[in-house]
Amino acid sequence: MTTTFRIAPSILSADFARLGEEVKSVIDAGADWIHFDVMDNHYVPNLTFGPMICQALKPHAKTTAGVAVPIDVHLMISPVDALAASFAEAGADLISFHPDASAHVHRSIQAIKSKGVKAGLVFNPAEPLDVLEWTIDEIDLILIMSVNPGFGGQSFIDSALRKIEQARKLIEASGKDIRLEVDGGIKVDNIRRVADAGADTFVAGSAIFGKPDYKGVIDQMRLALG
Ligand SMILES: O=C(CO)[C@H](O)[C@H](O)COP(=O)(O)O
Repeated sequence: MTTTFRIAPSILSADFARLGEEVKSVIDAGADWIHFDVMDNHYVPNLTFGPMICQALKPHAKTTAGVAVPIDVHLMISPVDALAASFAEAGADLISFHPDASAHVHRSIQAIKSKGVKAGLVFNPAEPLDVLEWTIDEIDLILIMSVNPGFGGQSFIDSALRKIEQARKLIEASGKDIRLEVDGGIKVDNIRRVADAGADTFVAGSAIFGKPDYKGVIDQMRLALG
């Protein structure tokens, strides 16, 4: 496997009063993707932001050279389909959702892809990967949660490592180009273990936005990844 690692800072831990500047700063610091956590106070016990904020941030999601940086939307909402369509129209490049939040998982994937947006499925810490048996040929990304969704700043749940290994085997068996993303409690001192288990894309919120020097943290993460 040749791996191009991606680091996706979660703006859940950014300063919400200065979101545009925060997106710009973290891109200048070397972010590959911007991770956008959408919570509805129904699927998860917290409330964040919707498609209008995504649309407002879209012009900020580019490098100083003008290269667009993908907006990676993680929907922690139920139902899925109406807001997924709105996020696609608001400029999302990838949209992932939780299978247990959608009445018709295959239909939700198709609806996202029909908008020209990449689609992903998200798995909570206590959920098996079974649904991938029926969907892996349709998706572009698998997101393994290494915390229970809803809040930043939680500790990495070690059992996620075994699930990452399982997901990597399924991806290899599929022969498809599918990103394997991990979200929750990712830090400089554990990112290598997560990569060794098979992940190639790393969401980090508090580890980056909790420090004054975003570039310092992202550089250390890349160094750890080798
Ligand atoms: O999806 C999330 C929570 O539901 C966050 O993206 C995730 O927890 C990242 O935050 P941190 O790196 O601080 O753990």
